[in-house]
Amino acid sequence: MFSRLLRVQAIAALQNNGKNLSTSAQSNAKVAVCGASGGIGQPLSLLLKQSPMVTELSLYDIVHTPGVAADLSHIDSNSNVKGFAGPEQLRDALKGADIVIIPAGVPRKPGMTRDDLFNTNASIVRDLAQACAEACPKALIGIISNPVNSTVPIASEVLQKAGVYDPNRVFGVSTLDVVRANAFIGQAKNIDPQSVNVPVVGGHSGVTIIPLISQCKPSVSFPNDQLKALTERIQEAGTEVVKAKAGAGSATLSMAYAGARFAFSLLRALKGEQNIVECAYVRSNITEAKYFSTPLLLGPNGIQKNLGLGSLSDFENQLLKAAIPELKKNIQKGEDFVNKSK
Ligand SMILES: NC(=O)C1=CN([C@@H]2O[C@H](COP(=O)(O)OP(=O)(O)OC[C@H]3O[C@@H](n4cnc5c(N)ncnc54)[C@H](O)[C@@H]3O)[C@@H](O)[C@H]2O)C=CC1
Ligand SMILES: O=C([O-])CC(=O)C(=O)O
Repeated sequence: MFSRLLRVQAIAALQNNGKNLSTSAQSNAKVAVCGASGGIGQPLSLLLKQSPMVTELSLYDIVHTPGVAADLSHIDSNSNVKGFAGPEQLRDALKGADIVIIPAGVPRKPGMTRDDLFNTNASIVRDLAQACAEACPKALIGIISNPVNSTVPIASEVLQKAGVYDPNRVFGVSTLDVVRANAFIGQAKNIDPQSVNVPVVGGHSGVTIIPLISQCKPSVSFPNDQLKALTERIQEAGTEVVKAKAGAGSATLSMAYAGARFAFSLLRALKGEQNIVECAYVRSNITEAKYFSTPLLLGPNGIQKNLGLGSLSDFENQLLKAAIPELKKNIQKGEDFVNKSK
């Protein structure tokens, strides 16, 4: 009884991002997960299955989705779960989806960069984006597959070529960077991480990850050496997990949590809830990089307003300067992949 209460409270906290949950739930919302059998896909699907905001949960992967769907379908929450396996079932999986979350593709092993995943994951994301263009062109699409700095431009180019691209509807999911920054600052200052909110801007790899600690709420300050160490820890947090997992993959559980938080924010915005803000990596004219993560005000059609960078400290301006060339290179690589291959 007690553990059920704790579970319900934990789910409510996740759905709320620590804020009040609106009771005016949208009556129908279909969410599709592509890569649903994987290390991220399974716990992410579990969190989505528990949400009353999801009425239809469509699980797509090239393997194992019948089993994952059968398992999740025994949970007594009010959503239908269906599994779809293999490319011939992909369009059925996506048809009518309001939101598509994509954690498909290979993860890193120690010694690899996210860019080393490009050769395998680029074509996976390209093909999934093509299917979205055909089956659910109006869906809000959240891309988790790495390298996010390049996979978002890939998906965007594919949608553009298909004539259905809406830059307000395509997101690189960088929520894990925010979640980590909140966790590390909460730990460092001995405050509840749920009450911390740090915008993390830029991209999603190494130096392109720019935590704006000067804008942290509540306001926090650190001596310069600690600020540098904390920033670098946030930038290299994915590698910290890759090393600790020692060949067994990269972050899955924290990513599932972050992916669910992002999907719930999209769902809440879809049903008209106001003031929903998340950082995500999107088409942008805030900096010289064509895609860039900043805090976004979300609405029923995706990005309602890009809230921009705000004012940066000198230290953060230096981080920004270091990030832009790397981001531009990653973006160009993604665009070339779509435009130079037939
Ligand atoms: N954006 C972020 O913050 C993060 C991104 N990631 C990335 O997420 C991706 C997935 O990571 P994991 O779940 O740990 O990997 P995983 O290997 O455990 O799962 C990937 C799943 O994708 C499936 N898959 C492969 N090709 C597919 C296709 N064409 N269509 C549909 N599904 C397909 C596989 O069958 C597998 O079930 C990786 O690229 C990883 O780097 C991981 C952590 C954080
Ligand atoms: O580090 C990785 O390869 C996975 C990832 O993107 C993260 O954990 O931030």
